[in-house]
This record gives sequence, structure tokens and C-alpha cells, in this order.
Amino acid sequence: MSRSRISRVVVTPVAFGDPPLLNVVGVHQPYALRAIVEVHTDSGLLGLGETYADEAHLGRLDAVAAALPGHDPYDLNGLRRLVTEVLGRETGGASASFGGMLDVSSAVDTVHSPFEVACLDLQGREAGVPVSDLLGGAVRERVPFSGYLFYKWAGHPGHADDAWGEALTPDQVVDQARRMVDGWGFGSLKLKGGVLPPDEECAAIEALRDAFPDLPLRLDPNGAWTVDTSVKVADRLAGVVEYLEDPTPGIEGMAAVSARTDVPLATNMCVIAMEHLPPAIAQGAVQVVLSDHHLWGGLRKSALLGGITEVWGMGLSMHSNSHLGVSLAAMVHLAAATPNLTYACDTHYPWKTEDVIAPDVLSFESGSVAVPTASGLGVELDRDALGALHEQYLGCGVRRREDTAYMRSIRPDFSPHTSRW
Ligand SMILES: O=C([O-])C(=O)C[C@H](O)[C@@H](O)C(=O)[O-]
Ligand SMILES: [Mg+2]
Repeated sequence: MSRSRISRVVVTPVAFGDPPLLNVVGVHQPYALRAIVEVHTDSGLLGLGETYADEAHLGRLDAVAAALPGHDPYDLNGLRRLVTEVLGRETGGASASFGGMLDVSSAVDTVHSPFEVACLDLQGREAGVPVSDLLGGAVRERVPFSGYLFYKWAGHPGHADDAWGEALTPDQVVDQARRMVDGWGFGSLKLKGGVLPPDEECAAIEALRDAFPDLPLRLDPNGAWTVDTSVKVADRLAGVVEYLEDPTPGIEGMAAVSARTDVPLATNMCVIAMEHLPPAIAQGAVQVVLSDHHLWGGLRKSALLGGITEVWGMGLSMHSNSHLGVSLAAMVHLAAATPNLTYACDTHYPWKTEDVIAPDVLSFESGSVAVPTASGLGVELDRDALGALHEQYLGCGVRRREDTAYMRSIRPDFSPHTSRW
């Protein structure tokens, strides 16, 4: 039997409504962008992937998409070589940056990821097995997620208030959490910090502790605090949070905090590629790494990360950015096949009201999603929804994630800087 070959690749940028969620670098714009990647084969198979859709990233995706016809969808090492060659030609190997928050040292990892996911999806469809099987087999039937809480305005300026309302006080954060827990059943909660002075964010965590005595809690200020402030917060929240995520920037800074507290430190900022692991481990900088297949080079490399953290006795959680259902499916398969997943994964999923996949396949019950057992990722594109969200992309004017620029258009004196407190 002759092997199928990639015959056509389609990259579709889409925009979906996003509430004004606050963070250390600013505020989410009214629309979040994603790119949906379709990899078709000459045997009629289709595999799906999802990734960021910032302009520069789209240019790189298009360049790889144009080079893929004729490639064997089972040759994932060859896919990575091809991405490396194409990007070397296109960008001279320049790095990629997303939203002013994450500097990704390797554009190759980020561009490779959605094509790798799509190839695994179509391999699973051809073999009649779920992607989790291709990653070694599911070790859990359901994947737990944490409810992701944000400080937020009631609505985008100039628009009607959204359904969530304002969250700027501890009571409002508790109300938001109650809605997350009632609606999705989350069994743990993460608060995105770095927005208000640390005392106010500690008070919100303490209010959450009072309201939800049994739920593990996390606070993530994205490096907004100095080392001394981080230690003070750790002292105050010891026994209250299961971990502090990126309290201060950089491996050295995290190591300095870690030396002065027993509260576990987690990161998706100072360890975001394989080459960051040796110095972080040598300095004892972090106890928990947040994987993210979009940034770490796909599902197989993220599974490798899971193995490395296991070897070194580190915890593993999963990072999220605003995303749609194709990404959620990939996250669920990866988490299902990762034995060392020691914490519930992050997801922005409850914040969106639109999607590109047919509904009801990935539903939250008790804060977890059942691992799809259908072939591949187990999700199908809703072509009408994809078309509508692409039209929305064309019309909305947003072309890259710009939390800081958008915040400055509302508050001109806003200045984003880490270690600000
Ligand atoms: O854990 C994190 O650092 C994130 O989830 C990063 C995101 O960009 C988050 O801060 C957001 O959506 O504003
Ligand atoms: Mg984080």
C-alpha cells in the first residue's frame, strides 16, 4: 500500500470575542486571534491544528504550508527539519514574541507545533485510534482543569458590559470564582495577578480560601514582584496556595525566591524551552513547570518535557492562552498521556463564547474533560463557524495581540514592567 502524502495545507486566521481580562502587560483586546491549520492528504484525510495568529507568525505558517505538499505526514522528524529550513530562509532564524509577555527563543517550536498536531490527528484518523494512543496511551480518562480567574473591567470601554461583570475587589473575584465553579465544576482555582498591589491580590486569595476551603489555589503575577516582595507574599500565603507562579522574572530571580520559601514556585515564563531546564534545575529555581504544546514544539516534545520533569522530581502543570476547541482537544490528549501531570491544567476556555468545532464533544464536568475516544483529536470543524470567525478576523482590525498598546489607548500613562512591586 502506498503511503499517503500531504496534498494541501490551509491556514485560516480567525478572531473571537474576548473580555477585558487584565494582566501585568495590559488588557486583552476585544478580539483574540487564532489560526486553524488544516493538513489534507492525497488519500482524503484531514488533520487539524490550532495556534496563534499574530501577523508575523501567520507569515511563517504560510511559508511552511506552501512547502508541505508531498511531505509524508508520518515523518515528524522530517517535518521539523522542513520547518527549520523554511524559517531559516524566511526569517534568518529570528525569534518570535507573543503579546509582549512571552519571548519565544525558537520560532521553529511555535511554527512546528500546529502542523505536528495536525499530522498526529490524521495519523490517528487513519489508524482509527485517538491521539492519546499515539502519545503512549491515556493514563487517565478525564483531564482536570483549574478555573482561571482574572481581574477585569465590566466590559470593553465603549461596549456593553459582558456577562461576567467587573472583578476588581476580593468579593467580585469570589463571585467570578463561584460562577466558574458552579458552571464548570472546577476543583482548583488560579488567579491571574500582577494587576493590583500584592496586598490586594493576597486579600483576594484569602477571600477565595474562605469561600472555597477545599479548593487548591494558585496566584500568577507574571513576574510583577521583586524578590523581596515575592518572599513576603510567599510567607503570607504559605499553606494557602498550592504554588506561586512566576512571582518574579528570570531563573536567577526565581532561584533567589525559592531559596527563601518552601512554597512551590511554578513557571511558564523563565523555563519555556528545553535549554532553560539545566540552569533552572541546577539553581533550584522552580518546582513546577507549565508545559504548553503550542510553545514547546508540539505534543511529542511536550511529552518529553513531562518525562524530564518526572526524572528530576519536578511537578508539571499546563499553561494556556486564549484558545478554541482544536487546541483544547490537543491539550486534553497530551495531558491524558502524561503520567507526571501533577496539577490541574490551565484553560481560558470558559472565557470564550464562540468556537470553530462542532459543539458538545469537549464538555466540562466536575472541572474535567473526558478524553475523546474517537479517532485522531476527536473534534470536527464546523465550517460555517470557521467561515464566520474568519470574516470576523477580516473585519475586526486586530492583527496581533497587543495588551499594552490597547491598555495605553485607554490609559495613556500605563507602563508595563515586571518587578514593579
Ligand atoms: O499563565 C500565564 O502566564 C498565562 O496564562 C499568560 C496569558 O497570556 C495570560 O496572562 C492572559 O491571558 O492574559
Ligand atoms: Mg503563568
